[in-house]
Amino acid sequence: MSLNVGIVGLGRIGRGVLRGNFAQTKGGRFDIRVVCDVMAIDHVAYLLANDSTYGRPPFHVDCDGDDLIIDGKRVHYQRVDRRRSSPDDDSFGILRQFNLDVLFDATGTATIHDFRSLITQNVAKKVLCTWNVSGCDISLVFGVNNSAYDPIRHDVISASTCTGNALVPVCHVLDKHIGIDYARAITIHPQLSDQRVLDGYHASSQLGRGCASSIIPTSTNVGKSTTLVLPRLQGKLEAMSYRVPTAIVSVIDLTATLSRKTSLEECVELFEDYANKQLAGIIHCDYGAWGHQKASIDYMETEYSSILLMHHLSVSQGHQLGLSLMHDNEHAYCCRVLDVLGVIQTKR
Ligand SMILES: NC(=O)c1ccc[n+]([C@@H]2O[C@H](COP(=O)([O-])OP(=O)(O)OC[C@H]3O[C@@H](n4cnc5c(N)ncnc54)[C@H](O)[C@@H]3O)[C@@H](O)[C@H]2O)c1
Repeated sequence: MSLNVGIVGLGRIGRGVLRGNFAQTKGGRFDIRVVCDVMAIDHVAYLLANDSTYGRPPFHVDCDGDDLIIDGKRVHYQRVDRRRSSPDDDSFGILRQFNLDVLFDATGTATIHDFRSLITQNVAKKVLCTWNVSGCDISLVFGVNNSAYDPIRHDVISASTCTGNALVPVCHVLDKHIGIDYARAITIHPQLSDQRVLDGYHASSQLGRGCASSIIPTSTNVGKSTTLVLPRLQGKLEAMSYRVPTAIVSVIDLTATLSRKTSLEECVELFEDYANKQLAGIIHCDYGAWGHQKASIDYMETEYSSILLMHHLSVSQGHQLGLSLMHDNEHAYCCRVLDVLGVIQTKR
């Protein structure tokens, strides 16, 4: 039986998951019954039907009354604004009628208290969110620790972050087979909707700088995302980020001091082996095209969590590893969210 799903937050990721659900399987991979945001319904339909990054979706979009019509299927639209109500009131109670197995939250603005209330008020059996909300029951990086999901113990689940999904598989392979003593990750991340278009006030001064004008140094949660899944790396991983004026596809540049001597040949073999077997579909070893390295835009709409740029893989003095990877921070992440929903469905 299909999983009953609701979505709160129809921004880049909420719409991406909605689009992926109907693009992957005719009629929808999961039974998305209700979707919510602060916008009016026609505005949601407009944004779903016209996407500046990925173009038009491979299905027809319309709206009628309180329903979105996606590829002929009616999905109820509920206008909500959690910020205007306390977590203990019953503003999401209207969603009970949809008998939701999972409420997927892609707002980035809710707290663990909001999520626990949704479960105790029987709005949904589980909540899945798109960031490492403090106090969540488990953070899942599909491919690495999805088998740890336990439906008895885990009600509030994080699908980690886009950079977490990209870095964790690589660190998992390296730490398991060679060992990581210390690593520094630099993410080069496209613009996000939390930035200002022109200079202005923002709680984070850097993110208040015009996003199209500069390379902006900022912080990243990728270290937390990684150690939540790989606690052995606690205290061994530093991370920082640059936001760059592109729309999509992120880079992670990793420098690591390994625990034992290795060689470039051993690392290539290790990553190739995982890319072909245990982490097939998650890690991809990329050698460019006809010997030419690709540009970030060439990886748009790829589903792999981590695309390793094999021309940039290096090992020096036996212990020092250099590695670069790219990933579509929206599309690949939305594919992983759908995969995590698949895990929840299987273990119901
Ligand atoms: N964009 C990415 O590359 C990316 C990748 C992985 C994870 N994430 C995470 O996903 C979340 C959303 O990111 P995004 O890029 O989609 O942001 P976004 O700003 O495009 O979308 C957020 C949506 O949530 C809605 N929203 C916000 N607060 C709300 C509330 N209180 N009630 C109802 N609706 C509300 C907004 O109207 C908006 O449509 C963040 O936690 C982000 O860290 C983003």
